[in-house]
Amino acid sequence: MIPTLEWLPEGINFLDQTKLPLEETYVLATDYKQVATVIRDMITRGAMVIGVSGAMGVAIGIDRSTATDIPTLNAEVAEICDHLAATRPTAVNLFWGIGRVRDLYNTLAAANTPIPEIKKAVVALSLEMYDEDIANCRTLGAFGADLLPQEGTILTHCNAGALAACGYGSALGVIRAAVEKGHKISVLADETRPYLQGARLTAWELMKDNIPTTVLCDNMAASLMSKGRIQACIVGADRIAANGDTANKIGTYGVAILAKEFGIPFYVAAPWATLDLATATGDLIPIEQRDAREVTHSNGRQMTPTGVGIENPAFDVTPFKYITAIITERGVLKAPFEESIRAMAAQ
Ligand SMILES: CSC[C@@H](O)[C@@H](O)C(=O)COP(=O)(O)O
Repeated sequence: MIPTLEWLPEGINFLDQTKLPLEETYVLATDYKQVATVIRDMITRGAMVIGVSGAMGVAIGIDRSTATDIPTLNAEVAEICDHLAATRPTAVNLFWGIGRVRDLYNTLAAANTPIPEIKKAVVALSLEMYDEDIANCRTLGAFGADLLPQEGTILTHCNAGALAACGYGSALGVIRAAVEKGHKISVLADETRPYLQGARLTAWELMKDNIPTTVLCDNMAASLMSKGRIQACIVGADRIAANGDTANKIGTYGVAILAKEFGIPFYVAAPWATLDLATATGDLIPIEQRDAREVTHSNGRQMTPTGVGIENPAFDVTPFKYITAIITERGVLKAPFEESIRAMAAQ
């Protein structure tokens, strides 16, 4: 299990994903503002761990507060939640994580619970969410494993693994579960320009687990698919709209179109918390635009002429028609997605 984050008496310790794969170092966040910086600067990243980090961020904010009465603490909690929510807009898990701890706080505060008890309860909930994430990923992993071939090569894009979660992962959780069940699987990891989550992170964590892994540049998938070298694609998600449209790392959409062209199944694996039933379709999902420097520079070296225009949307939205199935811990969703999502939500 890879410890992406850990609640310690002195603060929350985050594995610094900006330093991987060459250095395994940690960054200690001792207050909620530092947690927000860790999320914004992608020291930790990936929808599921962002969700739990948001929850722990609210919890540490409340835990470290010096407020002695509920009205003062109420005002502080509103500020803490707003500050954490302003870090990254696309992964709905962030708002889910913040919202769960805030809701518990509101209930306890409304009941005039003594502040020390409120502090204990919110910290305990954020720690439970950490354990829940691992359990959910293991459950969805087991569902998804049965969809993967007994033998073959699976393409993944970005990092939807242990590093994007609390230690097991969604898309890579499915691959892990399949390997645990005896499937002979090797992985092709798209490098995932510009941030290189595939080349740096997916390759690092799968190699740690001895799962055979090959990195390819993002523009190589069509060629390999045309040669029959890829048997399935599996990715994670940052937000799934009520109709099944799925936001994930930029480049996912292209992989999905290619998979359809070559008749290769394209799976999305995500915990239920990634479903955003309040967002009807993918075109309503906010897409984070990141700093141009991520594109203009590589390893500190300028790659583009000074002054050239730059695009850097961090995510794209894959329309549901390209998705073979969405794998969650509640079960596997298939088309028609709008109906199957609604039915599963009602269970
Ligand atoms: C929980 S894994 C699913 C996604 O979060 C993952 O594929 C992804 O797009 C991560 O983006 P990132 O910008 O690295 O946070």
